Amino acid sequence: MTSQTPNVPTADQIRRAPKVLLHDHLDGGLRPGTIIEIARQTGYDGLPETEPDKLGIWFREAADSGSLERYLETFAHTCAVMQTREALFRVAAECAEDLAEDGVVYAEVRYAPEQHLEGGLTLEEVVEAVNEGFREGERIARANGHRIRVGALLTAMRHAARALEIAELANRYRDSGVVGFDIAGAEAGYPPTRHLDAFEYLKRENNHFTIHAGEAFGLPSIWQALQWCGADRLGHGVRIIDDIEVGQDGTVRLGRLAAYVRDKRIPLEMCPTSNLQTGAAASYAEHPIGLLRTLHFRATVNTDNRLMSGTSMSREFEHLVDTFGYTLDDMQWFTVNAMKSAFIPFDERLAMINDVIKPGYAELKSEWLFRQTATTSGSTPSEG
Ligand SMILES: O=c1[nH]cnc2c1ncn2[C@H]1C[C@H](O)[C@@H](CO)O1
Ligand SMILES: [Zn+2]
Repeated sequence: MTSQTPNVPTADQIRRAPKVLLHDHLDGGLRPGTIIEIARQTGYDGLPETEPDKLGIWFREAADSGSLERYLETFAHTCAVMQTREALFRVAAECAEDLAEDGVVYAEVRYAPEQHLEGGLTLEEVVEAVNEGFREGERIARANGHRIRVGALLTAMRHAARALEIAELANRYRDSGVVGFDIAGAEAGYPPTRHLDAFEYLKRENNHFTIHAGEAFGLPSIWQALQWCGADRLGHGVRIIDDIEVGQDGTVRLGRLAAYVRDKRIPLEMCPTSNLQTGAAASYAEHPIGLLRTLHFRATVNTDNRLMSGTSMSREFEHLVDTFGYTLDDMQWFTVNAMKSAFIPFDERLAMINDVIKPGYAELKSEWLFRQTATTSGSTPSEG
């Protein structure tokens, strides 16, 4: 008898499993080597390290501060090298390639166009350079045997005052590579209701948006994002746990807001490693995703910032498999949840689930049946 539980994925299976990513920042996922090369080409001399391995470590350590505000300071360096058409194109293409290499089949990648204007580009030029980069990355991935589709989410920074303008931009490009809108940046002191005009505009246009909420600030932020602003999804949303009581005997009581989030199937874009770095969760074992999965919230697994967190979709799942003993069925559940919650049309989501995700997991789940047992050459079969 083999002893391994067939359904517990190996690291290699996790990487090969089809994955769906809804929350990934373009300016949080650059290759360290690319940052160094573009800095050299463009004359940016503010980098803290000039050797790729050391720079990667610097980002991870600097982001490991326990505070969202300090975590966000590290983006000054990535944004500094994303100010030309060529740089944006390259970073976007490499993003799509890296995700595809990691087994991601569908991704929504976000960035704030207003942070890429220092080299004289217009908002439209920024969006077009990134879109073209994603298309190039998809093409390269295909040539390397990987299929991926990438959509852009345009982010407005919550401390700034350009949300309506960015929402209009997202609406203008909705049939050209942009699938929705987001707001990000420091949460405490910048409630989403500051940008109500942008959200109301998008609702009038029947467009989609997500809001970073319930990461560094608690339930009021989630409540505002849903009930005042009308968010389709929550970026992080981990603090919804504050509205869930688990009794000593294991009985669970959901408060009104948590019940609403679960009943309405509001997608939670959870990013475990990022949450450990910003102090939103103490450890993987204590991360709310464990309980939320058990309670059947619409939880999804995401990277947030692959560079700052030294992570990938596969690594996030590896941590969850190690911590909670998740199986391929759990991975499929998170992946289908994510695909159901994407901002592309319903028929395309359904086709991705039925024609790509489910067959991919079925294939992986059957592998144990065909595992080769070691044969010793020269041995004779025992008679019996
Ligand atoms: O986890 C996050 N919370 C809030 N803001 C974030 C997070 N990760 C990245 N950002 C910010 C920094 C980036 O410059 C901006 C756009 O991608 O979004
Ligand atoms: Zn984020």
